[in-house]
Amino acid sequence: MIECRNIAKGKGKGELIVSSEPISFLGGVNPETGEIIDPNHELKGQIIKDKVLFIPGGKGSTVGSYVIFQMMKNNTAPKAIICLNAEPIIATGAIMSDIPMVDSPSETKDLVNGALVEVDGDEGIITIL
Ligand SMILES: C/C(=C\C(=O)O)CCOP(=O)(O)O
Repeated sequence: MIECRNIAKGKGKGELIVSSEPISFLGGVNPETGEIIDPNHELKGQIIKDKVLFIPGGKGSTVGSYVIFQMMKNNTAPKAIICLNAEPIIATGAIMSDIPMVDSPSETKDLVNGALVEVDGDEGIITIL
């Protein structure tokens, strides 16, 4: 069990997709498919739909919050989001899209690509399944 700060309520479970780089949702993610399209991003070509996304945080335009909302409407959003340090763009997007989100995990060594995890945004807990 990894303790975190809770940012957006709800529980979400899925396979982790991990990036050491922040993501700009506006221009960096295709909300129609959930694919990372930023040509300079380490996850370029990967799909974040139904994954648990673990990133340092967001970057870029505040419109990114609405891209996350559009992904929820399109059913292409991640099941949950974990950030090292939440910032307002992704936090707002997650809260208004009902995507569970936490930040400041107490440890990160087990948060590796492909791990199956559950994020509890109510209690601020990540469980490795
Ligand atoms: C609301 C904005 C643009 C739009 O309506 O498309 C401005 C967003 O400003 P950022 O500096 O990109 O956050």
